[in-house]
Amino acid sequence: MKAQNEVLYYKLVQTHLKEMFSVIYTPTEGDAIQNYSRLFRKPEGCFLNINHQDHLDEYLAGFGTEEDVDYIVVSDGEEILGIGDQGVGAILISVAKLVITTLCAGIHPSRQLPVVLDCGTDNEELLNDELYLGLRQHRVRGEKYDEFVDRFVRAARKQFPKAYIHFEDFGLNNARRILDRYQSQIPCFNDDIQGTGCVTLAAMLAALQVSQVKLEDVRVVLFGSGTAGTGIADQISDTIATETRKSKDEASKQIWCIDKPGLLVKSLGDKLTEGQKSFARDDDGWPEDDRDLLSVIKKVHPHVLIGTSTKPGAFTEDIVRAMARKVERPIIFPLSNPTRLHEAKPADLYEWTDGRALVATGSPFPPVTHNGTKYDIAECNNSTCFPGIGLGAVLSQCRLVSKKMLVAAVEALKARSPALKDSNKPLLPDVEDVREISVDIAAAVISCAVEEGLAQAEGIPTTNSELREWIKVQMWEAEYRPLVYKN
Ligand SMILES: NC(=O)c1ccc[n+]([C@@H]2O[C@H](COP(=O)([O-])OP(=O)(O)OC[C@H]3O[C@@H](n4cnc5c(N)ncnc54)[C@H](O)[C@@H]3O)[C@@H](O)[C@H]2O)c1
Ligand SMILES: O=C(O)C[C@H](O)C(=O)O
Ligand SMILES: [Mn+2]
Repeated sequence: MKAQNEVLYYKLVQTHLKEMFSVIYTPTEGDAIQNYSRLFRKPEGCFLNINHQDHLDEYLAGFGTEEDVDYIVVSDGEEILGIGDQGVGAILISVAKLVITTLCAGIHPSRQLPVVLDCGTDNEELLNDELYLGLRQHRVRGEKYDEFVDRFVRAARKQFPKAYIHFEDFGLNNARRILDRYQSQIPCFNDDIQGTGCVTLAAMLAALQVSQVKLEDVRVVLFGSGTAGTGIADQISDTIATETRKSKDEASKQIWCIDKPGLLVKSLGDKLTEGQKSFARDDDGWPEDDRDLLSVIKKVHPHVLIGTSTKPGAFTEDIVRAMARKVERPIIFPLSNPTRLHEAKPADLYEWTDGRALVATGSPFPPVTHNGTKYDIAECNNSTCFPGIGLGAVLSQCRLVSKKMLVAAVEALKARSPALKDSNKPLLPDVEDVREISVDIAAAVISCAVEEGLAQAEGIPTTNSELREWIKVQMWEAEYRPLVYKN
């Protein structure tokens, strides 16, 4: 339907958003990506090949001229959701994220560009599949890879000077490096680092308000400290530092990061990634036997436990009960997608905590009934915030996306938490309300961009109500336009 009648497709999905969200996005997109080459019918989006680096301008020129593109999503397919290297199938993550920007934030469907950077794949199954559509070679790494990404960014900016670039599902060793390299040069955003950080922080701040734990006291255990995990840790520690006037170093001490080797400690040295380094703890007091998740929980008594590990069932009954013994309202977010990789199931979390847990999950889950009370489960997925942030960036034509703009987005999202009004309600708003929330987020982001001197668009209104109206009239709606306009 999307290929044949775009307006009808968006109208259908918009009208049945809650029912269809999990079909067009997480978790179903994961299956579509894994089977991309076998389900292939028509190409959609822009495929760029690392062996044809000299032709990027030419290829991109096929997608429009300088006024034509507002929003680019690009992936190299190395770390799709929690299902690893999917090679060129990654085009479908770029497509799905863009569908969400249209549905949830009214980005014009013809003014966006999904891109996959085909650098080969290390997925042996794909390499041995004669139907695989991507480059049949192992991933290119090192200088040639960096040059490819750089040439792509430069070519995209040249061809589409106004486009905002959203990076998605790059591998652990590249995601943060690429963001660090470009965030001070162009308007760009890494969804797994920044989008996940924003939505998780908004959910956590709402949960802290419900449980009446102060930011300066909160203790967070993070299980799975990769791209998303360290992105979350960064946002949390930045916020603690700003709000409580602690140093960033002190704030980081309120977060205990765990990964495959257990609790991250300084003696891991070069084995720590750049993103992990500032969270590694002194080895003193942490003998090797005490670095597993259960031991850390028993020692730290965290208020918050977040999972971005791709390890299904990692939050076992023992672990959750140990946590619930020490805090009144355990805040537990199993965030690994797709659904089958979640660190725990919401029903178990309510069961093991006698209904005291404050839960949010990465993929959608049905409501849970515990002791006669029905709980809707908040979906803590970056889809709640990246569309609004992108809308704000596109409309303000910001030169860069600053930390403050992201903080503004978090505040706007948190303010919409249903749990702030009724603690039995979910920590984050429902997907049904996402368009309104995107307007809130975009307004906050645009106001902040203006304040920071980063907005380049003309005519941005100064009052909030006018700003909201200005945003709304620019959002695309799924409706048939007349072929001929008559006066
Ligand atoms: N809900 C959301 O909005 C959202 C956003 C981004 C990522 N995610 C999910 O988070 C997960 C991780 O994504 P990522 O992009 O950070 O991947 P990543 O590969 O960068 O990070 C995963 C980390 O988990 C660690 N890990 C793996 N097995 C582990 C184990 N048994 N014990 C402890 N640590 C372990 C890895 O070493 C790695 O550091 C994925 O399932 C992804 O779908 C969710
Ligand atoms: O794509 C999603 O559903 C969220 C996130 O970006 C992920 O990688 O899991
Ligand atoms: Mn992602």
